[in-house]
Amino acid sequence: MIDNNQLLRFTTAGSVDDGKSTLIGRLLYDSKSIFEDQLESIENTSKQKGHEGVDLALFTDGLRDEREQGITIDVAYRYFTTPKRKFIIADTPGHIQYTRNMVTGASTANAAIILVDARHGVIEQTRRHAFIASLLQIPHIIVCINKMDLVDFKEEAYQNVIAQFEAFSAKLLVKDVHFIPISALMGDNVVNRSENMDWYQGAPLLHTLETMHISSDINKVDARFPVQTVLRPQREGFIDYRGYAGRVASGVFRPGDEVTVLPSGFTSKIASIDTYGGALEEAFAPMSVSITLEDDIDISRGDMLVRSNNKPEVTQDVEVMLCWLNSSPAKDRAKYTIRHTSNDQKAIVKEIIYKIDINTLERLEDDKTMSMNDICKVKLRTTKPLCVDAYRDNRITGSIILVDDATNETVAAGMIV
Ligand SMILES: Nc1nc2c(ncn2[C@@H]2O[C@H](COP(=O)(O)OP(=O)(O)OP(=O)(O)O)[C@@H](O)[C@H]2O)c(=O)[nH]1
Repeated sequence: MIDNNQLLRFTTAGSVDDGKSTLIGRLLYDSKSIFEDQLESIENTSKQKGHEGVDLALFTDGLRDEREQGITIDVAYRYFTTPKRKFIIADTPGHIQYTRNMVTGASTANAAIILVDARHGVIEQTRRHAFIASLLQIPHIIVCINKMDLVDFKEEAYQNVIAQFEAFSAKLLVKDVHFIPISALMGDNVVNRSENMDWYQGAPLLHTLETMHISSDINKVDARFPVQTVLRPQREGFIDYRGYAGRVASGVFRPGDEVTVLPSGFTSKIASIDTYGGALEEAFAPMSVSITLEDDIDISRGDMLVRSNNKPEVTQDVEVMLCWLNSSPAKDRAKYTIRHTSNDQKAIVKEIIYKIDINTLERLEDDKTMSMNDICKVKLRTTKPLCVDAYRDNRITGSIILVDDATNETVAAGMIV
């Protein structure tokens, strides 16, 4: 099993041309995570394009070309390793669907890197990204003030960004914020310490990522097992087998535990926890297992097994902070498919309680519209009950997405309040 303290997932956010691709390229290049043949081909392309050195953005752009051929994937994942840690970068393009990409890429991230152009300072997108990071409860935020070479490596530009950012983030729930002045293009403070900014006493970006304390985000307390499918193998020796297969969302399950099946409310005891590799004495997130019970109960996909003394809320009315991700605005009282763990139901947006003004964080209570990139608190009503926790307690059982049945597009992602 992967040691979670060794693995750090992070996402990069910034507006177009703030230098995300260059930064990721610089990280991979200076930490020597690039393969020889890859490097050679990038050097050649850079030369053809008339670049003096290597064009670092090509590292990630190559990846994006691959990705853009596939239609459904918005986020490309990049892996790299240093002697201290393994990293997974969720790389998201900075075009107009930035909210969507950040929500998709960041939901499992330990850290978010928010890029700010030193010349422009904190802009609306910076605030939006910080807000989404706080909404998604990403534990660490690293604000990289990039292109310091274009402001003569002056401390003033750096201090201005800190002041602007803190004026805003004081109103958010962000626990840990780092500010690093960098030049992704020249390599200052990315992997190697800058020689142009001796006024900066902090660590370069890579060192910050390597030493950041990340306790695992997995909720070990609330046992939740969304059933994906019922296994009834018709093979010799398995005739009476009836297992509920799925992935543990949180908590721990052991044979002998009393469990309640939701939403029906029937209780039973766990008879066994099975995997391809044999039976287990315990299962925890994110293991995929098959659970058998001592009693015959009618259970199907979308039901949830929980410990009887610790239950989620079973409800058809959920309040969520909803990020609207689609280019067509929310339709009044339209029906969407709501996806919550393995449970797909129908839902309507019953009420838009307020919209957040990203610049001031004010609640706009009179604005009852929801368009792309809007973040609103809404009430949803589902056709059948969901078993929900607050996102604050459980990132898996606390989140939902809405899908438009006509286009099959994900139109919104929500965090249950
Ligand atoms: N002078 C200077 N230019 C930089 C720096 N970082 C990036 N750039 C330039 O800024 C431009 C945009 O950089 P990219 O890395 O492509 O920007 P991006 O944010 O990835 O843009 P997306 O394509 O939206 O992801 C390129 O011309 C880079 O060479 C820097 O530190 N200093």
